[in-house]
Amino acid sequence: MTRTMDVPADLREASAELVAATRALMLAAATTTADADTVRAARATIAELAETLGVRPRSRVLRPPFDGPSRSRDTGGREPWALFTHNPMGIPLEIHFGADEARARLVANALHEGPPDSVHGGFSAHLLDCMLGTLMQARGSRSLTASLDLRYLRRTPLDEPLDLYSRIVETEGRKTVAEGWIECRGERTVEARGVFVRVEE
Ligand SMILES: CCCCCCCCCCCC(=O)SCCNC(=O)CCNC(=O)[C@H](O)C(C)(C)COP(=O)(O)OP(=O)(O)OC[C@H]1O[C@@H](n2cnc3c(N)ncnc32)[C@H](O)[C@@H]1OP(=O)(O)O
Repeated sequence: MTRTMDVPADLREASAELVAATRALMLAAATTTADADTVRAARATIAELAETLGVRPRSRVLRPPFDGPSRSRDTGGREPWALFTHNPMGIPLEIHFGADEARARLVANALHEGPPDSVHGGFSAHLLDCMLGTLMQARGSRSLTASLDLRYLRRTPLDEPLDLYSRIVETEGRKTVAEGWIECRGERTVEARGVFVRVEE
């Protein structure tokens, strides 16, 4: 495992910018209306870049410090915690923490589509697991998701602001129950309830 703090700040910053540009590329590649020659030329350029960047790869992506979310929580919500800065597969979220709750805002795009014009249910689950799990982390708890129950109440639209929330319900021994939901225009579209179990390491 390579932690973000193990690499120089300049490389860390360059890596985050590259990952953001890669996400933009993913969307452009998936939605382009360019002609076939342009698309093939882009493919060749991308293959070349993958070869350049792929020399001596790390086995894992850069891992942010465990206490990042709790340091963000200590600012009382002023400084959000940015998720998946170094991993283009994750949906990037900027999470604002209160003591026992968290919120984030996101506009899902064409890459996240499941039903037409709507967010894929698996991506909603990903988002809510992140909202609940990172809240656990922000409270300093090394916990894993033991269960995550979801209720898909209505479709979650693409290209519109979505508000994501999570909060702690109760803790008993090693077990914490947390809940979260996604709202669009003030209406809940998905609800989640998760059980998190604290682990040693
Ligand atoms: C490295 C960290 C860094 C953490 C860094 C943070 C990383 C971000 C993580 C984001 C969230 C994820 O994606 S996590 C990834 C997805 N989740 C996983 O991979 C977890 C895989 N499952 C496991 O490793 C295990 O099953 C655990 C840790 C969840 C539980 O195993 P265990 O440690 O043996 O504990 P166990 O005795 O079974 O259970 C402890 C207590 O919890 C209760 N319990 C267990 N499961 C449930 C459940 N679904 N619903 C209700 N209660 C449950 C038990 O009854 C018991 O209660 P009692 O008898 O004490 O009353």
